[in-house]
Amino acid sequence: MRNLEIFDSTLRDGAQARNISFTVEDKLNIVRALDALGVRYIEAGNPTSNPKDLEFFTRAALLHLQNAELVAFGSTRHRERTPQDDPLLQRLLGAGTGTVAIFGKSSELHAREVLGVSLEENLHMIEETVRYCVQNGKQVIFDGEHFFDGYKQNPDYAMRTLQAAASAGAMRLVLCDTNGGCFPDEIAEITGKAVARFGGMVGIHCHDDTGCAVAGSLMAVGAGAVQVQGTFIGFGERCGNANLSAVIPSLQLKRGYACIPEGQLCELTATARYVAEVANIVLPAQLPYVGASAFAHKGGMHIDGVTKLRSSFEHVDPASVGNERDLLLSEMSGRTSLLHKIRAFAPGLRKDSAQVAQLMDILKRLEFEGYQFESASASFELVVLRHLELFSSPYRVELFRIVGEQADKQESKLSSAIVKVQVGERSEITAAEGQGPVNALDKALRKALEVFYPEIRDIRLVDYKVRVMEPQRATAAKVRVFIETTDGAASWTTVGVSTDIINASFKALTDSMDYKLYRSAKGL
Ligand SMILES: CC(=O)SCCNC(=O)CCNC(=O)[C@H](O)C(C)(C)COP(=O)(O)OP(=O)(O)OC[C@H]1O[C@@H](n2cnc3c(N)ncnc32)[C@H](O)[C@@H]1OP(=O)(O)O
Ligand SMILES: CC(=O)C(=O)O
Repeated sequence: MRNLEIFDSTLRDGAQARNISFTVEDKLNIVRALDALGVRYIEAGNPTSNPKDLEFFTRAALLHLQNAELVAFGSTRHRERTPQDDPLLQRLLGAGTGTVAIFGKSSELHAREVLGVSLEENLHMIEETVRYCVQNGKQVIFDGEHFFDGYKQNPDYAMRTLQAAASAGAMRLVLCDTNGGCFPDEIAEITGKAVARFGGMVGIHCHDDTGCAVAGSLMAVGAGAVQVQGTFIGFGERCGNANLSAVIPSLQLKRGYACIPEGQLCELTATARYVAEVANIVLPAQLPYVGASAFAHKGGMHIDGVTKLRSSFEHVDPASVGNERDLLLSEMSGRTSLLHKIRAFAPGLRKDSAQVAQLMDILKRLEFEGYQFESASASFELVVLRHLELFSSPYRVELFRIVGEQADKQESKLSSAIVKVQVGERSEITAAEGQGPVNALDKALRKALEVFYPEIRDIRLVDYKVRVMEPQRATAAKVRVFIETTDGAASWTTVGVSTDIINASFKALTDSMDYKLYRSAKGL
């Protein structure tokens, strides 16, 4: 396997993404996670930018990293200063990392129009800054900002900017597609030119403005780049950076590059989920390799195929990246999907049995009515168990009634609910108040059921979601309610559908109680 350097900039370029703001503690946690995964370089911030990043580097110096090296990021010296009297550069060196990333302009246009310097002065800025850092004991990674656009305008000048950094002692020359507008074939061709001139010093840094950042990075590696820069789950300035959680497995599993230690690849998904959690974002389900849907199969024919032969619908083994297969049940399912889902609690059924065909019909009808069982597996299980007569609700709700909200009383906002439950010959009528009608109904139902089933006391609602379907029908639209419940040991989700939100909630609530009773009858 050939070695390839992975350079993660989640904490620097990633922090330039909209709605991302890391605390020092967040940064330390992400550094620990990326180090454990085996990333080579972690560009952890810009100490010239803000006191938080400065504090981070002070605290990060105490970390005992096993695999990664921290990198501080900053620019070439200001045009009117020498490196020695440039306060930003002094702060960069003061961050105490062994390696610094220096970005400088590789584009004639940018040198002239953005920096406002002559082309020669820009080369001096690059060379003097890199040399100064090297003389101060730093290993320097030079980021040629706008290299590809600059190369397209003036190839000779773009190459001279790299030469200036190389002559001054930079150890890597990173070609940046800063605006993210280059296509992968252009990246491959231009990277090849830089590699022909500078050999194994070349790295790649792609942005995703055309949705090609990962593709561009892979092409650059094919053309000889030895370092790939990106962010771990792809967020970064504007549309983001090359997503390393896709780059790493692609190169490691399909091209034979050692990006992280081999035994660590199975930690990829857990690391991506952890980074998302610390960054306070929802990990997009459709992210390649690590997303919740990366190996989720929905089409009935796909499910049939993948359960016969993994490679028929999976390009790699989900376990190789620490993810897992998920088979989704819907109106697009076939009998194979259904059998797979129910085999744990309804074994013994075969693909050709009549009950399976009946269940398929029930499932498709319910989905047509608006039910969705993909994320409400407890309700789905109850549908199956009831149809197979393996479970029936031991109680009956004779009536429930919500007593109006007190719209004018801001302080209480209370609703009341009355519920009458019948168990065998006995019935129980209870009332309860709550913060809104669903809360009141939940409390009243529980109070009634607890008289007969004390285990109901163990459960509590942890999430309640409403989705309005057919919104064009305004108040006549159907609503789908999801309720997540826990008893401390397990949690489950149920669903209810109706044109009336109270009714939909009631169905989801009673399913939630039924599922608890089913679990306790089974000793779970
Ligand atoms: C492609 C990239 O992602 S590069 C990194 C981008 N990231 C960031 O900008 C986040 C961190 N930045 C910051 O915190 C601030 O911009 C600071 C503290 C670095 C500088 O702040 P200020 O001094 O107020 O300058 P401001 O941000 O308004 O403008 C940038 C200055 O840097 C200069 N500059 C931009 N690129 C470079 C470069 N490669 N080398 C030297 N100077 C540069 C500009 O010419 C401008 O200087 P001027 O005001 O004398 O014309
Ligand atoms: C350095 C950098 O982040 C860029 O050019 O995009």
